[in-house]
Order: sequence, then structure tokens, then C-alpha cells
Amino acid sequence: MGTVAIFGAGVMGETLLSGLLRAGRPVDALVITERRPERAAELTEKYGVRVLENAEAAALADTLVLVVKPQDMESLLEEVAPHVRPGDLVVSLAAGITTSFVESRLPEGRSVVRVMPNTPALVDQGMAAVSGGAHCAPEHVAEAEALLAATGKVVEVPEKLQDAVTAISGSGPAYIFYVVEAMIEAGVVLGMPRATATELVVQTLFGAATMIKETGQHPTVLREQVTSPGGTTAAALRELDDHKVRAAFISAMEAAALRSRELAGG
Ligand SMILES: NC(=O)C1=CN([C@@H]2O[C@H](COP(=O)(O)OP(=O)(O)OC[C@H]3O[C@@H](n4cnc5c(N)ncnc54)[C@H](O)[C@@H]3O)[C@@H](O)[C@H]2O)C=CC1
Ligand SMILES: O=C(O)[C@@H]1CCC=N1
Repeated sequence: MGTVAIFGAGVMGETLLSGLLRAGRPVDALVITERRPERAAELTEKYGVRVLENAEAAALADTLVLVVKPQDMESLLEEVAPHVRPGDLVVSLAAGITTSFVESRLPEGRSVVRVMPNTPALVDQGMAAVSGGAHCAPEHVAEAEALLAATGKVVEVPEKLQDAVTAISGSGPAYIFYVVEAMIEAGVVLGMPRATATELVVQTLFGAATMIKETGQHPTVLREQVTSPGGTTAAALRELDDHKVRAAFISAMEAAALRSRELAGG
């Protein structure tokens, strides 16, 4: 088994690291790099993983997974580029960063896969989309898929759809947490103790998500089943429509996709 190096062990780097370990990858087949020494020490203590400098890790690894912020990608690529050999695979998880951006900073002909993961990977319920670059064979894409499959579902998409993926499943968990926060606040306004409101909202979210997944029915059908004529749900949904919540979601996700397109430009 080749060595996987994770460059940048923040939220998403740790999520991937812990997922690979849970999936049974030996810790000595993994290394991380991390600019913040206290963060590196924390992860070594927690997982027993080796921490190397970027150049050392690049020289050692066959699979290089880049998990720094888009703004830090340029300088990271400068450090690792001289050490990326022809058979290596470079996997970028950074929002907005295209395969051609990465390829152009590496020696000619290197294999690059762009991935958009999400944080539910932390509980093995991730959703990731992968796209191969110009010098990728199907086995390179399959290798990246296998890495991400350790933490959830993976689909392959044409790279031009990656900004949309970022807006849907990459940022998506944050929209759901926002809705959950709002529903808990509403419960408190209605006189419910916060802990009980939280329990009711979280189980309702879990139940609704499970219904969508397991019944295979369209969300519109499921929503109609809850909406009695002249009842409480109809009263609530009219308020949501009056406040243009559906249109707000579309605008919000268009803004996310636009921001993803901007990020490679710095
Ligand atoms: N957090 C999320 O929900 C998602 C994040 N992503 C992408 O993952 C990437 C990382 O995001 P987060 O983990 O949230 O950010 P983060 O800020 O938590 O982690 C980035 C880590 O990289 C380290 N770092 C920066 N430059 C470095 C360098 N040159 N060498 C070594 N380490 C370096 C930082 O110290 C930090 O710990 C971003 O590009 C983001 O677009 C993608 C999908 C979801
Ligand atoms: O907010 C961001 O830029 C990253 C990408 C997707 C989720 N978080």
C-alpha cells in the first residue's frame, strides 16, 4: 500500500485522516503536514500520525491530498511541485481550485483529481464529488474515489459542475445547521425548553432525511402528506412562501457557486 500525505490538517484534513483510519488504513501508511505546530502536536497525540514538512511528505508519498484553503494553494504547490513524481496522484480538496490551476504549477503531465467533500464525512456520511484532470486515467479517478469512499458516498462529475457541487453538498451542511438553529430558536420562542426543542428538531431532521432516502418518494409528495387542508403546516408554509425562502435558497446557492468560481483567482 502506498503512502498518503495530507497537506493541511484543519477541519477537513482531520476529517479525512480520521476516516481513513476508521476504514482500516494503517497509520504508518499516512503522514500529515501542518503549518500550525500546536495543531500538528494535537493530531499526533490523538491519532499517532507522523507529521512531516511539506517537501519531505511530498517526496515520500505516492498520493498527495491537498487540504489547505484556496488562498494557500499557490504557496503549497510551490513547495511540493519539485517532489511530485510521474506516477504520483495529486488530489485537491480546495473549493474553486481547478485541476488546470494545480497542473500548471506541477511538472508537465502529472495526474490531478479535484474533489469536493463535506464535513458529514466525520461521521462516515460524507458526500464527495470527484473530477479527473487532463492527465488522469480512469484508475486515478478510481483511486481518489476509493480514498473518499472511506467517509461516505462519492460521485464522479464533469469538472464544470464542481462549483455547483460546492454550493450544494460542500456548503450544504451549513444551510441545514442554519435551518436547525432557526427551528430551535422558534421552539424557544414558543415556550419550549431549549434542550427539548433541540431534541425535537434533531430527530425531526433525521426522520425527514431518512424518509427521503428510504421511501424514494419525491420531497413534494412527502411534504403534501404532512400538509392537511386548512391545517397548521399549510399556515406555516404560506409564511415561508411569503418570506420568499425558496428564492432565498436559490440566491444563496448561486452566490456560493459564484464564490467558488472566484476562489482560484485569489
Ligand atoms: N470545511 C469544509 O466544510 C470544507 C472544506 N473544503 C476545502 O478544504 C480546504 C480546507 O478547509 P478547512 O479544513 O475547513 O480549513 P482549515 O483552515 O480548518 O484547515 C486548513 C489547514 O491548513 C493549514 N495550512 C495552511 N497552509 C499550509 C501549508 N502551506 N502547509 C501546511 N499546512 C498548511 C492550516 O494551518 C490549517 O490547519 C479548503 O480548501 C476548503 O475549500 C472543502 C469542502 C468542505
Ligand atoms: O466555505 C468554504 O469555502 C468551504 C468549501 C465548501 C465548504 N466549505
